[in-house]
Amino acid sequence: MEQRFKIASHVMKNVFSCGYTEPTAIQRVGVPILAEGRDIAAISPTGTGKTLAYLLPLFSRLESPAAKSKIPEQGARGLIIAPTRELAAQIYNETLKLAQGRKWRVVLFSKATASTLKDLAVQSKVDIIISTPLRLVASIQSGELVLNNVQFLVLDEADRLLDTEFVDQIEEIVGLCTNPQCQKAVFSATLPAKAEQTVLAMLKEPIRVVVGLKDTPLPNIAQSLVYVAQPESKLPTLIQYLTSPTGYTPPIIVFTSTQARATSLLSELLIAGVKNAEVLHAGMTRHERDQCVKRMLQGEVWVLITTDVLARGMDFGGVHGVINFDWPESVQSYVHRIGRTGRAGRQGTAITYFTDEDAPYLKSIANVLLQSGQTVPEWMIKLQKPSRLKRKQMGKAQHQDTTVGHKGENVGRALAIKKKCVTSFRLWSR
Ligand SMILES: Nc1ncnc2c1ncn2[C@@H]1O[C@H](COP(=O)(O)OP(=O)(O)OP(=O)(O)O)[C@@H](O)[C@H]1O
Repeated sequence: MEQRFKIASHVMKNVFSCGYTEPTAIQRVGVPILAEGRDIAAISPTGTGKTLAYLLPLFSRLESPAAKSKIPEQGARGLIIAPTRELAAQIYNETLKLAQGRKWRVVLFSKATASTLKDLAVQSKVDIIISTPLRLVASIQSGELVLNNVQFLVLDEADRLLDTEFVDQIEEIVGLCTNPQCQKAVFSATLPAKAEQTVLAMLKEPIRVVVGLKDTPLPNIAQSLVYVAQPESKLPTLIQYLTSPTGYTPPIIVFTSTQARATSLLSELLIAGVKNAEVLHAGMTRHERDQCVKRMLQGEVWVLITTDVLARGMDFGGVHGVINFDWPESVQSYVHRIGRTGRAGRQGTAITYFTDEDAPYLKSIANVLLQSGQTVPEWMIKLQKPSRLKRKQMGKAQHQDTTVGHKGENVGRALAIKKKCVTSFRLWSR
């Protein structure tokens, strides 16, 4: 590997220190393609090691830290874009693990680091920048950041980056990477046909790689669809699951459709006596989000309630199960949500609640189960495929802000705990 793909020995040493002895399928195929200098569009299931598949060739391409170069560079040489802060931070940590032992300068782009990098001399000593699109474009537009020296550009979770929310920023970023030698790599576990067309148009003579079946979870995730009839029945079903004497194996992640529903669900679970439950969504402060991810990584959180903000890329290691409390917005969202479990060859379970309102979209997800080798009841297979219009409406059912079926306040973690204390007191004093 070291000689064939020109990966520095200290980087390989760091790879072995991580405990990786054999490359995964996407690493086996992706690393040689990128090491040959080719652009790549790679699709490989969740949890199969795509991060390392682009990080190794990135280090190989940069050869040695910019600080060692005699010719001053004009801006950072490596750039990785990810859709969420949490994912960018996780990629940053993985990059730091490989960088150990040499003076690589790796920057997680934020308000603070953006300010330090205003100075081109400082910017030019940076090897790799990892950022979300919005943060990066803000600095580019204010003339504080240049991308014309980027030699290796990665778009992680490419199809999400091409959603309407980000596509303009991504086109701007790609357009500003004007170095003719700039190599581009796009990775995702899902890439719908339209996004794939857009992606391929951004790359130069790309090689397209698909590991396994497109948009299909790995068979080591045991998937099930659970009928709960009415939206109000979801909460008792979940509480029963989390408090049953047979128990569940923590940690698990519970996905809801909105921030308000996530906080409301936390409140209800705390009241029901579910231990070590927490919430994470984009409406929380950066500090709160960082602290929650930290506690999750340390194994202190048993039930993490969240929204699609954590559906992509997050690697919490031993997550045993995922519960889709609310129906996902698309097949891709389903695949990424359940992909938070069953990572790196481990086993996992994924349970998806569905109500009568979700029934029209059942067939789309039932097909995913079938494709990944799961057993699906005969009647689900016979259901009609939803129309394109219907598929667009998937997961957009008008949910109440709360998870108990009536309108209530939007509670944060602190308020949820307070509410729990008051309720426990009331029960105690009865
Ligand atoms: N060669 C390897 N051997 C063993 N474990 C590995 C190897 N490469 C990566 N891993 C581990 O596999 C897990 C998943 O890796 P990674 O997060 O890169 O997956 P991914 O394919 O990017 O997933 P997603 O699509 O969800 O973003 C991580 O915990 C990582 O440490």
